[in-house]
Amino acid sequence: MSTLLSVRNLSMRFGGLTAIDDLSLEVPAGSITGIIGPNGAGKTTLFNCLTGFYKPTFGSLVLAHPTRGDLRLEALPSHRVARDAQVVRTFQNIRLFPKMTVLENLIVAQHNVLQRASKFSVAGLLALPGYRKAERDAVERAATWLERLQLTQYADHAAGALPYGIQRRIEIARALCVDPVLLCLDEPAAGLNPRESAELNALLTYLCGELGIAILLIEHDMSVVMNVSDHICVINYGRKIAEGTPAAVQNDPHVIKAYLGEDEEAGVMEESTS
Ligand SMILES: Nc1ncnc2c1ncn2[C@@H]1O[C@H](COP(=O)(O)OP(=O)(O)OP(=O)(O)O)[C@@H](O)[C@H]1O
Repeated sequence: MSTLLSVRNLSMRFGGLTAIDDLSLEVPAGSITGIIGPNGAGKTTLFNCLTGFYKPTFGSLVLAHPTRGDLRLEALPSHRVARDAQVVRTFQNIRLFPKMTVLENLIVAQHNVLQRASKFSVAGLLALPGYRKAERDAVERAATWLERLQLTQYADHAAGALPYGIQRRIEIARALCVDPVLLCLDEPAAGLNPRESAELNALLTYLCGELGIAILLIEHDMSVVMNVSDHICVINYGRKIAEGTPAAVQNDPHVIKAYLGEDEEAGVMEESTS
């Protein structure tokens, strides 16, 4: 499988603290790559570097974009990471606009396209034909993703009033409206009950398996990450300590030590995956 993203010798320092320490990893196209590690390991910092929220202290992030060639993500401002590189993310804490409807949340996500259609002029205010077409397309795209993610019934509901599991799904639908080449999900299972986690597994498998969208997944819920990931990279103190298939990493002594400390028996992580 070809490489979609190459993280090369990435470091991110905050004053005296090294959150990411010479990290290199590859994300294959058309697959789900899990990123796991104990609290404070540097997982979200990796996403922040990838999506332009942080400028790395050192290193590069190269995306092999299917039509635009190699893009250096660390050199792009965050709005261009989403718009040009089509690398989009969700956040650990849900960041929907709670008072807007679900449909409106998905339309707002397409503001880049709508802004371009307005030609940054009064074309939008005057509702000129080009802008009206872009608006119709945005609504259609939103409706398509709502249907695919079985959210159509919630389209006119205020997003903030919906159950947590539905809100997480809406966040993913919103990210999908940008047609991601790489979808970065930061703890999408946080706060979900076991049934909702199982539904999330099915959704991620569908997005990657059926639609071919590459996914980078930060997740503490082992029942999700071990079941859906093709490949897992484990980091601790900003360094990669193991990588491989789910079966390989959950039996890796470095991983068990990082999660459980020196004296614990191997195999405990397996229990949480059943
Ligand atoms: N903007 C920042 N300024 C200072 N320190 C930061 C900043 N962002 C992250 N850190 C520090 O970098 C380290 C890694 O944090 P990060 O949030 O990436 O960990 P994580 O693996 O995502 O943890 P968790 O699983 O708890 O979400 C932590 O020590 C954190 O306090």
